[in-house]
Amino acid sequence: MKTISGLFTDHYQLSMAEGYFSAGRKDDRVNFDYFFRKNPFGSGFTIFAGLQVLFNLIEDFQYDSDDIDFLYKRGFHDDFLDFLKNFRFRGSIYAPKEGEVIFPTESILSVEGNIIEAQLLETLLLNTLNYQSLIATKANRLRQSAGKRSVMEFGMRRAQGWAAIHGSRAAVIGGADSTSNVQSAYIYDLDSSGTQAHSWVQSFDDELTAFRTFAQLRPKKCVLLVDTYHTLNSGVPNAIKVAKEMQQQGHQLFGIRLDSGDLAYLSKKARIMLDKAGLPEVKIVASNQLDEYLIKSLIHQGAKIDVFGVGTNLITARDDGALDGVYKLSAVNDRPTIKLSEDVAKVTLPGKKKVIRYLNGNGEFYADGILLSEDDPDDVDMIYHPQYADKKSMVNGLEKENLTSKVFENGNVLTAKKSIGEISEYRSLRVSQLADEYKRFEYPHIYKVGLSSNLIQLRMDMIAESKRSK
Ligand SMILES: Nc1ncnc2c1ncn2[C@@H]1O[C@H](COP(=O)(O)OP(=O)(O)OP(=O)(O)O)[C@@H](O)[C@H]1O
Ligand SMILES: O=P(O)(O)OC[C@H]1O[C@H](OP(=O)(O)OP(=O)(O)O)[C@H](O)[C@@H]1O
Ligand SMILES: O=C(O)c1cccnc1
Repeated sequence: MKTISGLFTDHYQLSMAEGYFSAGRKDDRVNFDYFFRKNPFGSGFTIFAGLQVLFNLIEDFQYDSDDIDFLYKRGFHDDFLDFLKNFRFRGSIYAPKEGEVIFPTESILSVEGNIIEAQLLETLLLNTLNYQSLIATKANRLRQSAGKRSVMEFGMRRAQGWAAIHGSRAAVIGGADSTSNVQSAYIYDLDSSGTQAHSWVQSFDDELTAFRTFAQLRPKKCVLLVDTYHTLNSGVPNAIKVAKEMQQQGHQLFGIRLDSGDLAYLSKKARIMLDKAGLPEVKIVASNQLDEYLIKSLIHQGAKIDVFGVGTNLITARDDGALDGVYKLSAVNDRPTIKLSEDVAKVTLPGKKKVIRYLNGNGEFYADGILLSEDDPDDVDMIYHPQYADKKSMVNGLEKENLTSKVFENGNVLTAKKSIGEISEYRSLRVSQLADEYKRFEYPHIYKVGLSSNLIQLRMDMIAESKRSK
């Protein structure tokens, strides 16, 4: 199913593409880097997500006759439109695996190609990777707070429209166990699950009949919503009655759901009632505007909650509306390029680069190094702070990994397609390789990301050169 076309871009990308075309520059070779400057939510790291979706969307990133007519009416010229008729992105992409732990500043992903294809891809690439990495990072924070307890993603109704389709996928990559979003579950083969709404309970004359009817319909994984009327006086007692009836028919009530009131107090009381009734296996699900801090607090309060349902705060990435990922030109026809800024942190890193991850002997991540692509990692003994070159770290003798590899070439994906379960497992492994200090919510330790001396030198030379030529 085609979901987008080559129109999934900002108008200025097409204007520039036409400009490159009419200037006879369509065969110029360029390199763009994708990176972000700040971890969202005050996190100490970010989870990379969205890559496989990007591959699928690239396949659809073409112009059919309707698209061409539309662009003609917007003032684009015939010769350029003729070129677009046969347009396909055939560049190369270097990237980490989806689910990777990534950090600000590093050139996480690079696009190499002709100037038109690489420019036109920018918006789609940023739109896909920024949002999914943002949501995967948020989900991972929930995962960390919830520990071994489950997290169900409930956000579709509160998402910024269709963002939910990719948001639920990213939530599962980041650590949610399932989603209520059936459309995403269908597209990405996610585990979809759910309980019931208050409307179900209200629609019956009495709560007990509502519960009984639902249990007959869904004897497996049945969760009863117990807070429509009086949680402890009717909801939980009625759920216990139905659980006993289910037992007689050879079934087990999976759980009850609390959706209002004091979730710590109510879950403790409900746990005692269920246990007293001989139903220790019945789980307690809680929802209601939860986030990573509330989950932590509830656990700290001794709440007897087994499953957290999280909607709004996850799918909308509250309190950080966007990952600030950018896409910057770093080479044209093998000539390194730079973007200067008054703000030194915003001066870009010139040239083609690669990212090396250094590990301590025990497999823990130690630091990441951004090297020029021609740097031999074995010759790099020291990496330098991107802004304060006197801050440096010795990396010689450390175990190292290439964080990125070529994943796309000439219209083809080079890596085997991974299931979301596999991506999520990889995320879990990589997060486990990061020391706890980087995972704190409050003032997490800042992970070292450094530059090779050759890269520092190139950047200094280019800054000096630009001052001379002013
Ligand atoms: N023990 C607790 N500690 C901290 N926060 C809690 C606790 N129990 C519930 N909360 C949170 O407090 C907020 C209470 O929400 P709200 O004021 O809307 O009341 P409510 O219980 O949902 O009432 P209703 O849905 O009936 O209007 C929710 O975000 C909920 O998750
Ligand atoms: O609170 P969130 O984290 O966003 O989680 C999703 C919320 O959506 C549902 O409420 P809603 O009032 O929409 O319907 P329902 O309770 O009647 O199902 C559900 O009961 C949760 O409270
Ligand atoms: O299944 C649920 O309980 C559910 C689904 C979506 C939103 N809130 C709750």
